[in-house]
Amino acid sequence: MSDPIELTQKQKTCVTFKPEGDLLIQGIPGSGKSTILLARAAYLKETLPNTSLLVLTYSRTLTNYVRQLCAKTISKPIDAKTFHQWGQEMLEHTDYPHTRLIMGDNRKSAIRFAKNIVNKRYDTVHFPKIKVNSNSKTDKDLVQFLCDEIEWIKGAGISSRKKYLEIARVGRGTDVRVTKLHRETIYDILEKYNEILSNHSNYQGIDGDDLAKILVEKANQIPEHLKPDHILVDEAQDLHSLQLKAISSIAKKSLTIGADKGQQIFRRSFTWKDAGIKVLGSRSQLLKQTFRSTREIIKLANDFQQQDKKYIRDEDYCRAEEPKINGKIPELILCPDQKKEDKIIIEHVKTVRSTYPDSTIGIIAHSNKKLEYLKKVLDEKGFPVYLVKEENADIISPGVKLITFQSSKGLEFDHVIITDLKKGKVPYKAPSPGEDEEEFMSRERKKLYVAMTRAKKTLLLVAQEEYSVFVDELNKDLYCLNT
Ligand SMILES: Nc1ncnc2c1ncn2[C@@H]1O[C@H](COP(=O)(O)OP(=O)(O)OP(=O)(O)O)[C@@H](O)[C@H]1O
Repeated sequence: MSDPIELTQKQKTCVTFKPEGDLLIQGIPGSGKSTILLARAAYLKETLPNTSLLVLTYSRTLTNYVRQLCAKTISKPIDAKTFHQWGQEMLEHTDYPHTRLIMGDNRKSAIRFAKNIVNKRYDTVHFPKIKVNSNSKTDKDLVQFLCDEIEWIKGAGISSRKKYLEIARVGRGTDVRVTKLHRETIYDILEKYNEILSNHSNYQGIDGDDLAKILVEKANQIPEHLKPDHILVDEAQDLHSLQLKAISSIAKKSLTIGADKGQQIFRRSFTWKDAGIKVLGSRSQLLKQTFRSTREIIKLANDFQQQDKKYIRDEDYCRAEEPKINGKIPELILCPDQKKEDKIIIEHVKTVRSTYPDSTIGIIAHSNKKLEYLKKVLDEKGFPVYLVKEENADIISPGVKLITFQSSKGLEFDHVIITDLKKGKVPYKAPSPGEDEEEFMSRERKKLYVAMTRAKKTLLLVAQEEYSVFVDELNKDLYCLNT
């Protein structure tokens, strides 16, 4: 186990806060939210010996990371799971007939199937007109739109046709015009899709978005001894409001939530109140001091965050205080092509590994495909590298770790290399049909902000022609440019 950290007074207050009801800990990147959650879990285990507790996160990578941090920093084993894994386990103890989760491509094909049935069999069908992205077929775009719309409907807890016909579609874009007649058809498809989930042999199961709703409805059937006394949720901004409600309805005594809306990179829009989280007065704590990154890294990240006008208008917006620890100014390298980018990455990894052999190097890229490519390039040079997405990948030991922007959230590395600052990669090509443009760009900026704030000591940004529009948004006075 590593030496314990000397927590600040404010952090200690969060750790020892009375374990009854809700506690919301919001804080900028590196302010110690995960550290506090684990210290609180250890504190509760120690002071309340017969208590049961559980740490929940949204992603498998983060759950894996939390488990490794537990083993490194605290003496008591703590149970950590993803929301979906835990929700499925809970559901098995209710009378709900299916627990197989239908997600990703399976879900998309079930929705396409529902759309085709409605289109063939219903007398009146009105599909909204979708602006077609280049290189993509209209049907593919329509299905993507329907998938997003159904996720939005379920995430917002809309459970009747009447409510859907009347509600303002907040957070959905205006590029797809959705009239009342379109909404009737979309709701027909939603009903057909739900029917398919309940009785079609290929798709029988539970939609990931319904899991939370059903957990809330069936919470009283879950045996008391299986309900944790205390639940602690890390990176809670990644969850839907209904998922938080479900967690809240199952935790017997307390719910502790760590979150930062500045790192909200999935499509979520809710207030804590919407999610049923009651946090007035001292039940809501805000941490503005970062312990992870150097002053130079935070200055660049803070300045870049200012470009996200949508987020800085948000009531939860919080600007990081500049840390006292100084370090190297971040570096930006412009590359004409992939070959040059490979060379830069290889040289940088070589230098860092020989100067700081015991450090972690995180290489962040847009897609898993790109990570596989980088792994091959670095493997050929004889550098041992690890893909963080792999089950049980060692995230915290020294070495070179490859990770996507999305999965890097919650993690940290001594040295970070950000790649894919290229048009069509970061930001991604275009919003999905029906997605709000400003919200899309806000999320894409947050992705880069999250990646930058993973770095503890040094940050290297690698841009490739045609450069990402974000390159121009980085303040030239706050990085050093190389070609
Ligand atoms: N009081 C402290 N003194 C020194 N180091 C600290 C303190 N609190 C946290 N740290 C360190 O700061 C780093 C960031 O902490 P942590 O990962 O808990 O932050 P976080 O708020 O969860 O970050 P993020 O939201 O970016 O994932 C860790 O290396 C942690 O050990």
